[in-house]
This record gives sequence, structure tokens and C-alpha cells, in this order.
Amino acid sequence: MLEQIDSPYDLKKLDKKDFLLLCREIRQFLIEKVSKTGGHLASNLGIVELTIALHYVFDSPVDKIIWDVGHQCYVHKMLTGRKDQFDTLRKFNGLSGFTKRAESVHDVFGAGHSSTSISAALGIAKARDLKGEKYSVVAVIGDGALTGGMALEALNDAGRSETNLIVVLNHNEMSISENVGSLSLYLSKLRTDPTYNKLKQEVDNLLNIAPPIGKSLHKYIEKIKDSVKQLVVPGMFFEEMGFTYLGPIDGHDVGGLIEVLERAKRMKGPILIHVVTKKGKGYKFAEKFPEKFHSAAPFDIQTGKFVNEEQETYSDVFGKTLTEMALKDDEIVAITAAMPEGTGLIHFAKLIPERFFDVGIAEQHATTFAAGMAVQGYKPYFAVYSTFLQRAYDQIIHDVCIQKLPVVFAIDRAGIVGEDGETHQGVFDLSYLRPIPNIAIMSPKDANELVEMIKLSRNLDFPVAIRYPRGKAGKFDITRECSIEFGKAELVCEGKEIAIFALGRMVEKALKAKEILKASDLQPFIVNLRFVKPLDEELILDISNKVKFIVTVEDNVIVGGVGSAILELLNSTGIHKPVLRLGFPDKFIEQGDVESLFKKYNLDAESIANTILQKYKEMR
Ligand SMILES: Cc1ncc(C[n+]2csc(CCOP(=O)(O)OP(=O)(O)O)c2C)c(N)n1
Ligand SMILES: CC(=O)[C@@H](O)[C@H](O)COP(=O)(O)O
Ligand SMILES: [Mg+2]
Repeated sequence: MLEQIDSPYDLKKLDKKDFLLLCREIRQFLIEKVSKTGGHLASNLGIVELTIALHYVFDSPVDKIIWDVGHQCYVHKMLTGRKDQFDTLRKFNGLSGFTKRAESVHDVFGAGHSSTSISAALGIAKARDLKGEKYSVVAVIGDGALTGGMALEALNDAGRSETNLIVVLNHNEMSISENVGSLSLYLSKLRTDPTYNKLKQEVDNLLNIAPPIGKSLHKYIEKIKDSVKQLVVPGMFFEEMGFTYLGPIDGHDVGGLIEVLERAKRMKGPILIHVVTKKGKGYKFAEKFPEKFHSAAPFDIQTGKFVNEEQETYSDVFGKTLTEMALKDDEIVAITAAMPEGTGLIHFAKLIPERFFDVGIAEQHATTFAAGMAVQGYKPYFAVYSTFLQRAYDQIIHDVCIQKLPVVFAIDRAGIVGEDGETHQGVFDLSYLRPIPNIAIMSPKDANELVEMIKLSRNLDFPVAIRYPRGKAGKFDITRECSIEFGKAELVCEGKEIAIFALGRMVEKALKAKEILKASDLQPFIVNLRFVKPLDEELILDISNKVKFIVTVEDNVIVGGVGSAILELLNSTGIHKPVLRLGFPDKFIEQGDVESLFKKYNLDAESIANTILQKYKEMR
């Protein structure tokens, strides 16, 4: 079946009875490919039937299908002519793991971050109406993504509009972890309440025989239908927001899905279709552990085991250290915006559930919620990926920093993250945090320093950001006492003529570059900066005065990063020496494995050494 499909048009030629086999083939394909490349397996396994039905009923790219987050778009990519590229999924120069406008006309709106689809869809629908054009606009959003503020803002706006717009809610009761919040409970109630479903079905059936009955009777039945809903499911959230609610629908029955989508296509105004699916469907390990197979590393299909599973990550170091501290310290609270596994806070959640808060995909709310807890004397640690904290910029400024509240931002996935690509690279946090008054920013060179920084942050009574990378951490000692002094850098090796000021994981690369430079008789000073704000001005100026030229190395964009901070410092103190700032250029960094990307952007040890050598030669 799959062989025959290179476009949605091919799908429409299939007999509906063939869909069962097609679904099986698609699942097999996904499991085989993702077991090698890694990727968002569980979400895609769950959305096979829905994607087929969507492409069967709608005419992409004339009709617009907008995927929220975009992590569940693999089947969509397979059906829109990209299945032959799956060996390159998420690789350097390969197929993106998200929707991407540059990749296909069928990817109407690019994504990676959550909860944008309804806003984008409403914008597209309004543009269509202004231009007097005719096509359907469909947003596909998960129940996790629906916990994001933007999705609710968009529902609020769309519901009161007369715009023709279809929102398909893919309800699998999972975000990455179990979904949270009252909306999630409400959806579960809709999904499981048999009385409601039966009554509703009966009324719906009555309505479906509308032609023979008069207009007034039809209206009357509509009214009854509304009252029944009111009676049985108080609130009817979506209908009261102005949407026509259709559902819940079995999301693994292609025929049923096609029927409801066709019906929705003919209806006017904003429609919400509630589709019930199982995350991970069709692969027993993904069904059992959907959170592990959400963003899966390569794995063995037979055993479901991941490659390198045992090694601990920076996130584990953070989670375990904070848990250890919080077991002895009642004031520590931990907050995540739907990332308990990814941030390592799962360790905390298991042992201290009463002081662990998963607020849903709601980074803005999480930040101000942390501020509120700090006002009441708690010490909140909000663990969040660098890229997702971008969402909460005003909350950091307005709610935390202006009030100088002692919230700690544990910024995970800082620097490049690799395969998730440009939407997820954490290369802006230094630049967006540095200008904010009252916040301290630090970054450990290794896992042990991370342990110490977390301990140091406990007694700082102002906002703090600790940034650390994605990935394996190496050995660490959780009992390590804090030997780091606030605002002080570490002189790692003495040298002459050249100074390298490096931050975080770039310290290791600077040290390797120093080894390479030995062959050219160069011996730079190496400074582990530790602090971006405040900078260790004394040490930086002292070393800068001793050398001919200065190099800064960071895994942030150069614009506004720590190199810029040092340049500003030197400038303000009248030291005018050449400063070579190494970091990421002023562009979005593409997907690929982290080491290839470091190489491409001349940030691997060898390239750093070469660039320094070249600069040194130019100066002589
Ligand atoms: C702003 C933002 N925060 C967090 C994430 C991480 N994230 C990606 S997918 C996801 C869960 C989405 O759940 P849902 O929408 O229900 O989709 P499912 O995987 O269940 O199909 C999360 C938390 C993100 N992409 N964007
Ligand atoms: C789609 C999304 O935003 C997450 O699933 C993300 O891809 C997870 O990244 P990690 O694999 O680094 O936890
Ligand atoms: Mg979900």
C-alpha cells in the first residue's frame, strides 16, 4: 500500500477497506525508521488513522492542515511525498522532525514549540475570508498542547468569530508525561462518561434526520440537545466558547473519522472535533512507556531498550541534587512546564510530590507561579529548556526580576541540542537574560560544578539562572560541598600572550584546543568563566592586561553573549586589544548531531585552535 502513495491524491484513490493494511504498514515503517534515527515515535504511532482521514477528506495544500508542535507530523510527511527521506530524519541536512515551510507546500506552518496551531489557523482563515477565497483550515492540536496559554487565547478569539475553522483535538491523555490540569480532567470526563455519550448520540441521530422535519422543530431539537449537554456535562466548555463540538470520536477508526471530518467540512463557524487516540499505538513498548518513546533515542525494536540508556545526563544531575537538598530543606519547591522527565525533576516528583508542580505547557504561568511562591518565602526552582523559557520573557522581567525574587531558573538544553534543530537550539538565553537587571547568570563546566552551583543558588536571595547543556554528564559527586565563590571565575591554566575565556561545556573544548596549540608553541591562559553576570571583572582584566589578544568561547549566539559582555567590559576600562569572539553566528542553527554542528560552526577543539593560530599569525 505504502509504496503506492506519493501524495494525498494517491491516498484518495485507495479503497477504504485498504486503510487497515495501510495503517499497519505505516506503523511498521515508523518503528523501523525511528528505531535507527530516534524521534517522536509515540505521538506519531497514535495519529496514523487521523492523519490518513485528514488527507483523505481535505485537499492539501489547497486546504490547510496546521499541526501543533509538529512532532506528530511524520505520517503527514509520509503521505505528502517525503517517505523516502526518512533515513535522514532529524539528521544534518536531512528531513526535519517538525513541520517546516521550506520543506514542503504541505507544511503550511512551521512549528516545534507548542500551542501555536489555533492562532496560526485562525490567522490563515481570516486572511482567506478577507481575500474572498474558499478552502478549509484545520488545526490539529494535542491535549497537552491545549494546556498552553496561547491555545486558550486562540480558542477564546476563534470561538466568538464567525470564521469557518476546524480544530481537531487529539486526546490521548498524555502530554510528554501524563497530561495535567482541569481541562485535562474535563476531557477525560467527556471521553468516559457513558450516559452523556449515549444521550448525545441519540440526540445527534435525531438531528441527522433533519431534512423531513421543519425548521422550527430542528431548532427545537437543537435546544434540547443543548439542554441535554448542559444537564449531563455541566459547562460544555467548547460549545460555550462558541465552537460546535463533535465527539468524542474513536481516533483509530478511519471510517468514522472520515465521516465526522466530512460533516465538519460542510458546517459553518468554528468546529471542534474531539478525537480519542492511544499514544504509542501498535508498538507495545511505546504503548506501555509513552513518555520514554515520546522523544526516543535510537532503540532495539525487539527489546525496546535504548542505546546508552544507563548514562546520566546533566538533567539527572540537576534533578538528583535538588531532590537531595529538598529532602533536608522544606522551603525548596520544584516547578516544571510539562517536562518532568526531560528536566530530571522526575526524581523530585517521586520523592517529594507535595512540593513538585507540573503546571502544563505553560512557561509564562510557571515563571509567575514561581514568583508567587517566592513571595511567600519558598525557594522555587523552575527547571526549563532554554528554548521554551523564551516564552516567558516578560514574566522573567516583570514578575521575577523587577521584584528581585529569589527564583532559580535551571536552564536545561542550553546551547545547541542537536537533532530537534532550529526551533530547539538553546543559543539565545545568555543574550536575552544578560540585559535584565538583578539576575545572576552562571554556567558549570561539568557535572560537579553543576552540583555546586545548585547548592550555591540556594542561599542567593535574588533571581538566578544556571544554564547547562543537553546530554551525558560524566561522573559527578552529589555530596560535593560548594567551593564556588559567587561571581568568581576559575583560572584553569596559566599561559602567555593569549587568553581564552570559556563558558560551560566550552571550557573542555578550550582545554583541548590548548593541547593542539602546543604544537605551534602557543600557550594560552584558560579561564573558566563560571559567571556571565556578574563577570569576574578583576580576573578578566588582570589576565587581559597580560596578553596580546583575547578569545572568548561560548555555545550561545555571539550577539549579546558572554564574549560581548567581556568586550563591553574591556571597552569601558580602556583596554583596546583584539578580541576574537567565538560562538554561533547571527542565524538559526539547523538540525544535526551536536558534534557535527560544533564542527560546522568552527566550535570544535580543532577549529578553535586553528582560528586562534590564524589570528595569531595575522597579528605578527
Ligand atoms: C512551548 C513548549 N513547551 C514545551 C514543549 C515540549 N513538548 C513537546 S510535545 C509536548 C507534549 C505535547 O502533548 P500533546 O500536545 O498532547 O501531543 P502528544 O505528544 O500527546 O501527541 C511537550 C511538552 C514544546 N514543544 N513547546
Ligand atoms: C517536541 C518537543 O519539544 C520535545 O519533545 C523535545 O523534542 C524533547 O527534547 P529532548 O529529547 O531534548 O527532551
Ligand atoms: Mg496528548
